[in-house]
Amino acid sequence: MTIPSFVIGIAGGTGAGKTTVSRLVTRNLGDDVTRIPLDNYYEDRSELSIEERREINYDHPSAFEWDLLREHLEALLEGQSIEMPTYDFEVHNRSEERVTVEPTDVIVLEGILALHDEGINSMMDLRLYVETDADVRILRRIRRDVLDRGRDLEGVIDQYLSTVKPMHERFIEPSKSHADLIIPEGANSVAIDLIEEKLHAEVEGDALRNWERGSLERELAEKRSLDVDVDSDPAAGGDPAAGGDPATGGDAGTGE
Ligand SMILES: Nc1ncnc2c1ncn2[C@@H]1O[C@H](COP(=O)(O)OP(=O)(O)O)[C@@H](O)[C@H]1O
Ligand SMILES: Nc1ccn([C@@H]2O[C@H](COP(=O)(O)O)[C@@H](O)[C@H]2O)c(=O)n1
Repeated sequence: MTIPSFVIGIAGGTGAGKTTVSRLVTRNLGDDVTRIPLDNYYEDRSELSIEERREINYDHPSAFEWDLLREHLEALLEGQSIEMPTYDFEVHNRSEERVTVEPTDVIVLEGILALHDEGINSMMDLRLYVETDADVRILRRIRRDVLDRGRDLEGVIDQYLSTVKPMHERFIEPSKSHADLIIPEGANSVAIDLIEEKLHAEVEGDALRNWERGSLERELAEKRSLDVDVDSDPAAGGDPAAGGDPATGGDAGTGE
C-alpha cells in the first residue's frame, strides 16, 4: 500500500499550459505519479438533453462535483484506490467509463479551478498557478476545441465571451492568491527544472524514510526475538517459569 507523500495542485486559465506543466514536472517519475484532471469531476448531467448541456457555464465552480473529488483525494491519501470518473467534451457529459486509480507517491490535481476549494487546497503540499496571457490562451483554445473537442469557431468565440472570460476574471485569476508559486508563460524551463528537482527530492526522501523505517522495524523485531530467547533460556539465566517460544527452542520443558 502506498501512502502518497506529495500532492501538487496546478491551476490556471484555459490553455495556460497546465497539462503541459503537469506532464513535464513529472516526466521522470515513472510509475510514482498519479495525475487527476479536474475536468473528470464535472457533474454528471445525464438528466439534461445535449442542447441543455451546451448552455451550461462550465467555468463556474458549481459545474464541478467537489464532494466526490474531496472524497477521492482523501481516499488516495489514506492509501486506497479510487474509481475515477472520465469526461467526454464532445457530448458535454461524464462518460460511462471509470478508471481505477491506485495511490502513488506523487499526486497531481490539474484544472482551471484546482486551487478554488479550501478543503482541497489544505490537502496539497505545493500549489502552482500557471499564468499565460489571455490572447495566447484563446488562440490555443480555439485550435484545441475545433480540432479535438468537436466545436465550431463561432461557438468557441460565443462561449469565451459569455462565460470563459468572465469566470476567469471572477474565480480562476483570484485563486492565484492560494498559489505557492506562479509560473509565468506556462512551461518555462527554469521553473520546470526547479519543480522537477523538488519532486525528486521528495520522492527520494520518502523512499529513504520508508527504508529507514523498515530497517528500524527489522532491528526491533530482531531484538525482540533475542529478548525472548534470553528470557526463556535457563542456561542464560532466564526465568523457566515464564515459559518460552518452542519455535525458538526456548521452551523450559524441553530443557534445551
Ligand atoms: N510553454 C509553451 N509553449 C508553447 N506551447 C505551449 C506551452 N505550454 C503549452 N503549450 C501548448 O498549448 C496548448 C494548451 O496547453 P495545455 O497544457 O493543454 O493547456 P491547459 O491544460 O492549461 O488547457 C497545447 O497545444 C500545448 O502544446
Ligand atoms: N462540456 C464542457 C466542459 C468544459 N469545457 C471547457 O473546458 C475548459 C477547461 O479545460 P482546460 O483543459 O481548458 O483547462 C473550461 O474553460 C470549460 O469552458 C467545455 O468547453 N465544455
